Amino acid sequence: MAPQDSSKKDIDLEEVELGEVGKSIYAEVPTKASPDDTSDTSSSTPPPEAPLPGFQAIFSLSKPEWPHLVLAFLFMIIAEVGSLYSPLLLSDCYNVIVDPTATKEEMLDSVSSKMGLVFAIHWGSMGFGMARSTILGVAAERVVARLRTRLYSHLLSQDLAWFDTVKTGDLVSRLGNDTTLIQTLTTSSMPEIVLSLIKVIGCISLMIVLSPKLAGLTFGVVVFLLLAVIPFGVIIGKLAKKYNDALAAAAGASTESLGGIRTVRSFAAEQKEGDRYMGKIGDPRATSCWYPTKETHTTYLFGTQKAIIGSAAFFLVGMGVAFSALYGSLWVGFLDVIEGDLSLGDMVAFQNYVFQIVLAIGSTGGHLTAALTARGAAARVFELLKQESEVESRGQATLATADVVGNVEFKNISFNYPSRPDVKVLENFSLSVPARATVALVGASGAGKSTVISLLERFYDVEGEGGVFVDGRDIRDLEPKSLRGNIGLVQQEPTLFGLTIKENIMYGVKRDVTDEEVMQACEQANARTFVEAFPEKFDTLVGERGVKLSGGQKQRLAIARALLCDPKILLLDEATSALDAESEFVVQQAIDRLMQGRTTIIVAHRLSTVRKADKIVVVDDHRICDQGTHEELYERCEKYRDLVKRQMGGRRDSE
Ligand SMILES: Nc1ncnc2c1ncn2[C@@H]1O[C@H](COP(=O)(O)OP(=O)(O)OP(=O)(O)O)[C@@H](O)[C@H]1O
Repeated sequence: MAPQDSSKKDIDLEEVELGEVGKSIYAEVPTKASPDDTSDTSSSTPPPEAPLPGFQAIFSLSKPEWPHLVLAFLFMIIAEVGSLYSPLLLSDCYNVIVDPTATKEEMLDSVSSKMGLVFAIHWGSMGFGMARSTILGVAAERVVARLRTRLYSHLLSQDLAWFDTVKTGDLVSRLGNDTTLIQTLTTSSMPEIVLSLIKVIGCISLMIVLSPKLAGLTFGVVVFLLLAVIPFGVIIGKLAKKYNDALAAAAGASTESLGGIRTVRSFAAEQKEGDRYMGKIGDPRATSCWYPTKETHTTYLFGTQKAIIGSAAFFLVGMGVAFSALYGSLWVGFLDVIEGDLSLGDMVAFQNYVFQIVLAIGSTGGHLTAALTARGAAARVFELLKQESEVESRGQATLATADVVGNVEFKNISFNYPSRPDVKVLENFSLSVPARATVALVGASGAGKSTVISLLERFYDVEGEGGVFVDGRDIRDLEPKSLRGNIGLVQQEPTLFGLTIKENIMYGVKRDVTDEEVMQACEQANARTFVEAFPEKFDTLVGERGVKLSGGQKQRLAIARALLCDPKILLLDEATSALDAESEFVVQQAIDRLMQGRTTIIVAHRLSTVRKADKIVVVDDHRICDQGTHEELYERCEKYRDLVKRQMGGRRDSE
């Protein structure tokens, strides 16, 4: 089963109304490009706006935490009942003090007992409030950890064609920033908004009991305020999405340049990269300007400024109206007390409730902005979760290792990369590789040799009539993981991870392996001597992408890894010029051992490799232009002769 399916088990995306959001990423794929076009296609075409998902989609993520949420809600209600009850006790205190019939002892007794209760309620409410925040915090942490893990495994299961069109930094930003914003929503923004709502409803109910006339007046103002919140909220939500998109684009630029820091340094391009980053986030020197100018007119700054101005206006207007309601009701309240329609204590309690409403609405503005920002972030996260893979989910049949013989056949293949649909890479390409034979692919740079390897790995699927077959089975019918489990790939620049040497060698090996086997694989890959020369031997950390090792050392570890996997089919993308003569010799020895008894397809750059192949295939102009042995081709194929002379040293095999 495809990995994507398993992730679907955990999240019921059907419940999540996302509309067409998933399509927007593919919408970035340009339709025309020349083979030499190396422009930054992923960022040049702005994606169409994804519709924002409902809050319901975000809360569907929190479903497993419902016991915690119920408990937190209960604590919230208990704390709230306490803070609503206290003004009534204060009201009693005022009323007894101004009661002309009450004795001094009665006043003291009443005030002491009521105030004692007020203190107890206050601290009790604080305790419950704290418990609520803690429970929600832990629940939100778990929700977000789940979301991140799901998002990450969903990303890992996407097609390579999709990765060709997106930026790593953008994805990293979504994994980090956007999920954190969603966490803020569940931990603080939403609970605070719910709390404010409960408070407003509770206060208004008690105010109606105390003075219906005054309550009607205040209620009118509150409704007006709430209506004003809605359009503000919509605008702020849209701005927040734009802001986060820009932030992700900036993350894309920075990840790229930090990942390629050696290249940046060697070209002394620090300033250029700094400017590129600034182009995405806007010039910080312009941030002091409060209004949008030409310089600040980038999505990031402009979006931020608008959001800041919007929030400030919302806060000021909201608080202005709210305090007018407070003073207005105070005024009318005094008149009612003078007329004898309202007791002083009730008026004080009433004012307390108005004050609580004002504070609640005031703080709601900030929380609403945060909630809408989170909704923008959620739109981006759900957009990714909705993204479907085609290659990775197509093909169910298993290729049992014990049954694999190793015959490979490419039949009448025409292929272009999805990210460049108009550029033909292979056309009517047919090639047969018998089991345990070695075939070398040679041809000019960009001829399509590595593409042949990618197709056999099902990194991309061939569409149409032609196909790739392993032991007569169309690989599109095979489950990708099961197919790849039988294929070993050693790339031109093997990727090592920031793990130990041993962990890197065992990477991708599905069975249990003993230390002895690891050492043996290293021995055969000519890697044991250099590994054992390190003080920590097999436990040596190789650094990010194997930065602490030389090119030849990395190659040999990759060969040891392939030896341990013991695949029936081997794909080699031969290193071009990265290795010196000494390294080349030891690597070549290791490769020769690795190739023994396996079907091997090599993208060959060296004459020595080519000569050992059972068949040499010359790829030119999207197709096979000739095939045969070295002698045959040298004799009859001009393209091959040129290749041998120009790319492989210009000498004949015998020389
Ligand atoms: N992921 C990709 N997306 C779009 N186009 C691609 C992609 N990978 C390769 N191409 C294009 O496909 C063509 C064939 O590339 P390929 O890497 O197969 O050539 P090659 O013969 O292996 O070249 P080299 O010997 O230089 O490695 C080139 O024009 C290249 O620009």
